[in-house]
Amino acid sequence: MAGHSDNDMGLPGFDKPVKVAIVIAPYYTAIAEAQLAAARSVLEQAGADHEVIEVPGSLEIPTAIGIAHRLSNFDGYVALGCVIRGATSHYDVVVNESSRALTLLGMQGVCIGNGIITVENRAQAEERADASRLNTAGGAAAAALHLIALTRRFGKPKGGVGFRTRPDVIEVAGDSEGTTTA
Ligand SMILES: Nc1c(NC[C@H](O)[C@H](O)[C@H](O)CO)[nH]c(=O)[nH]c1=O
Ligand SMILES: CC(=O)[C@@H](O)COP(=O)(O)O
Repeated sequence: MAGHSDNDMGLPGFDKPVKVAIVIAPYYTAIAEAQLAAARSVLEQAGADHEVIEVPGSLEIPTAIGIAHRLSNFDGYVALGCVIRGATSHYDVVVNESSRALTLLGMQGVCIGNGIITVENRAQAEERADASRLNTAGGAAAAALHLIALTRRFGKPKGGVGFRTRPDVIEVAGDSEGTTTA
């Protein structure tokens, strides 16, 4: 289980390979190392291949995911970062805008587990980054895997009524044959 949740959903199984990008902002080195280890452990338990993409700060994580989603072929993403409140309102900008941007990507169907820690102090960050304590990065990895599994569950060819296209057939309007085979 991760965070304060008492509900352990376990991990989904996959019958086809899964490719995940861990997009991490190692703003605080030791925190990032703990988050990365925790996320990797979960992805390895699920048999998911993964790559690590580093960005300077948490504000860059959504942009990096957007770029990777547009230009690469990852099934999902684990966003890892740590934002510790300072003396100004910049904390609110980083926290609110990074989470908002990740949510907007998610609403477009990008499978993202958000493991960006947003805390008041270093001790809170360490507790959440530690896989043996609140394990928020492990939870984010599990969340991404569950969204990938959901996508595959709903993306399976449907039986039942209704027209559906076939990948080997190109429908050409007005063609007397109606179809050509690709
Ligand atoms: N203060 C923290 C930041 N700030 C940097 C921003 O995320 C961003 O990289 C910068 O504004 C340039 O665009 N980032 C964190 O991840 N954690 C912080 O505590
Ligand atoms: C979360 C932040 O952006 C923070 O580290 C910046 O610190 P400060 O508000 O003291 O400039």
